[in-house]
Amino acid sequence: MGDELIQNRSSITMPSPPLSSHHPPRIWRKQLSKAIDASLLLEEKLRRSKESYNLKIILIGPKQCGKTTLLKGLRNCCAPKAFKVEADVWRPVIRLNLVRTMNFVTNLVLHSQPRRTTSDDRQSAPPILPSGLRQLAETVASVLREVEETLLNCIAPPEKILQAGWYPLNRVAEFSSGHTLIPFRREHMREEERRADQLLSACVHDMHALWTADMIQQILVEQNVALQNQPGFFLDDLRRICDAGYVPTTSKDDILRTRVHNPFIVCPGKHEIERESPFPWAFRSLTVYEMRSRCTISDRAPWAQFVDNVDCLIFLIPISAFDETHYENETGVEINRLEASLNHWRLLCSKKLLASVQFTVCLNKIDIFTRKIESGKQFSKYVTSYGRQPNDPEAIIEYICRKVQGIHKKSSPRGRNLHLHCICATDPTAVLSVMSGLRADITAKTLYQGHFL
Ligand SMILES: Nc1nc2c(ncn2[C@@H]2O[C@H](COP(=O)(O)OP(=O)(O)OP(=O)(O)O)[C@@H](O)[C@H]2O)c(=O)[nH]1
Repeated sequence: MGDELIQNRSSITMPSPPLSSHHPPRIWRKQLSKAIDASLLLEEKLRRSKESYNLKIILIGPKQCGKTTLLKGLRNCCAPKAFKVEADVWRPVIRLNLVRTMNFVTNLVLHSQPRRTTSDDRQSAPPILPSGLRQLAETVASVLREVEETLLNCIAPPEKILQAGWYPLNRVAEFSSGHTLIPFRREHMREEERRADQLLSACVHDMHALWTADMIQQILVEQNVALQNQPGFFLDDLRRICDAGYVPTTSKDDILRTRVHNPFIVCPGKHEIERESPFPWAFRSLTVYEMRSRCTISDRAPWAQFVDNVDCLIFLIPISAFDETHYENETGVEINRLEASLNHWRLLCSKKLLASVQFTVCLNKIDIFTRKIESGKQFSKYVTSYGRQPNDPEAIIEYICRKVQGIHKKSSPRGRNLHLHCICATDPTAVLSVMSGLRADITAKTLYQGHFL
């Protein structure tokens, strides 16, 4: 389309001026005016057709809702070769996630205070850790502390590493490698990775024995810790990941499941993705602006200018967080995370600045949500407006979808389409459904603007 327009442009010829410039004939002035109009129109079409090939997306949602994961999925989908090349760089990150979870386990079992069984509470109280298991936990802990330090050095320069707390007792501590998504890497760090390889190979059997011990699982249940639902959980794959020859592949979901906290030094984070292969999406490249919920879209924000040109906004709601609360920055009030997401959704819908932007909502972490409900968690205990409706994943999802659609209809300044997806962002195919919605949007928009891509 762009090349065609350029050719058309060269076919527009300006009429030659009449011989006497004092009295230009009316006919020549008309021709000149027509030629200038045609040229301006083509220039404008050319400019817009170039723009329409660069799809601009805002990716927004609260902490840990899956923004980075979806972004990785988009990169894997649009630029698979580049994504594959960097797979190697994710190895220390994946291993660090695994080691941190294991360190959390050893810390928990060594420092929790199991009660002695009595005749009254024999069923519920965990027994005291046998000395063999304690010794195993201590050995694993001492080796893994060194592995952790080594792997952290592979990922980012020490001054960049931000530790978000040191082993809290109810969740695995997060780490951050600064703003960059791709972990920093220096050649001599390969040495450090080799050292980590050796240490992991030496203690993989002990780690496996500890993780699969019935008593360890019992303690986790007693402490109400569901590690499988926490970010960066790899303990079920520990033999595969600790293997010396382990290379993360894009066919497995390891890279999507990694967790590196993004501290958002710059908000929004801007990511450019060049499409590699000709697949049927009507755009050449993607620009993704990644934002936290607390980066509010205000009409006076310094970056409001690019919102003007944005095609789509993807809002992520971590549906699995229905039983979690957080403190709101502005009010300091403790609020349910699902409710907070819906409040933020209402705010986004009502923004005049975003009135012509197409909206997509992804109810993410559907796998964790389903596990929680199927394990007996009562949704209505946390979202009281759900009342006495069935505690069934499908019924609840339908209820949330209705809420999202209702808010959109009521709060939007004018009518617009809404795409709603229930996804598990760590599933490599999840991104395809989101992309097909984006494709419909962009096609509609370009047709509307007369680009006829
Ligand atoms: N099980 C499961 N885990 C998910 C899903 N989506 C994301 N995660 C995991 O949740 C963790 C957090 O996801 P991120 O993509 O880092 O979330 P984020 O919104 O970028 O988080 P911030 O950096 O806090 O803004 C990662 O370990 C992901 O692998 C999902 O659908 N299911």
